[in-house]
Amino acid sequence: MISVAPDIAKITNAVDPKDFKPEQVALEMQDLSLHYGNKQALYNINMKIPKGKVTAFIGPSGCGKSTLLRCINRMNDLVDICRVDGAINLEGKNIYDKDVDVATLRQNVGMVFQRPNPFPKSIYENVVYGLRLKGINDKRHLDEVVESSLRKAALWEEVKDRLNDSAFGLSGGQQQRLVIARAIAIEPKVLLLDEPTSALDPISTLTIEELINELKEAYTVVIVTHNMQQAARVSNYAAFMFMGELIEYSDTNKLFTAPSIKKTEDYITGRYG
Ligand SMILES: Nc1ncnc2c1ncn2[C@@H]1O[C@H](COP(=O)(O)OP(=O)(O)OP(=O)(O)O)[C@@H](O)[C@H]1O
Repeated sequence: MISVAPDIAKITNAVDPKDFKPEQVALEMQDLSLHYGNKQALYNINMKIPKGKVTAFIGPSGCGKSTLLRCINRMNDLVDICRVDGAINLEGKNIYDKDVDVATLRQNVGMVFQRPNPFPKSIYENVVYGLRLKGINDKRHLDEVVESSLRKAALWEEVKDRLNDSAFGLSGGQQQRLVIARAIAIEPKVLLLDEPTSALDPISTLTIEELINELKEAYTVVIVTHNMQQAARVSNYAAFMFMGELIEYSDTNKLFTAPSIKKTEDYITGRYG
């Protein structure tokens, strides 16, 4: 349980999300609603996600965290019964506009899932997968990308002598870092992490959390997590969702130590969820 005792509240200078300047915003959701068939899963979400920070979506099971995350790279397009209303602006362009190429969008908005999903290929080929899809095959360039991506994913030292071995020979935590390396190899603007450590042991979880902290230097990171301690450790901003609505969104320290809304306080003090 996360205490909300005022004596642990740290002084914060973080900007309130409603005061973000346009140049601080990576993406903005405007009146975003989503239905699965007749069932509404998201209700009029309005929020600005800051550039170069980690933003966490938290809330009880079924509140719509993953659905909202999947809207950001249009993964929900794969669900036939899904209908999205409203807009998500990425650098001023609504990603739901008819002329948006979804493959290009997903290059700009990478995603990492709960279970590591390396491809049945070598470590090297996993990292360069997205580049090869783009027709990039220059060996020297690929070698450079492999090294820099694996370094950024804090995996290089562990795998540099076995790049041609199967990715399946890596541990779960290493596989998840490899998947992150694969995602960042194509230099996305935004990285979506859907409960990236829930299948990992505590040590691997810690390594990934440290990595998330470093990734935000170069990327905008949005993470869904069930684990409030994790949200408190890794995120700069946190959004509490409940039954498809965005209840409260503020800098993480404020959300966990001085929430403005009773429902948020009830959740973070473990009264439900
Ligand atoms: N493909 C789908 N088809 C129909 N309903 C769906 C689908 N995916 C999610 N839902 C419903 O939408 C609602 C939100 O689900 P979502 O997975 O986004 O919640 P969540 O907060 O991420 O939950 P959890 O923490 O358990 O993963 C739930 O009622 C869920 O049953």
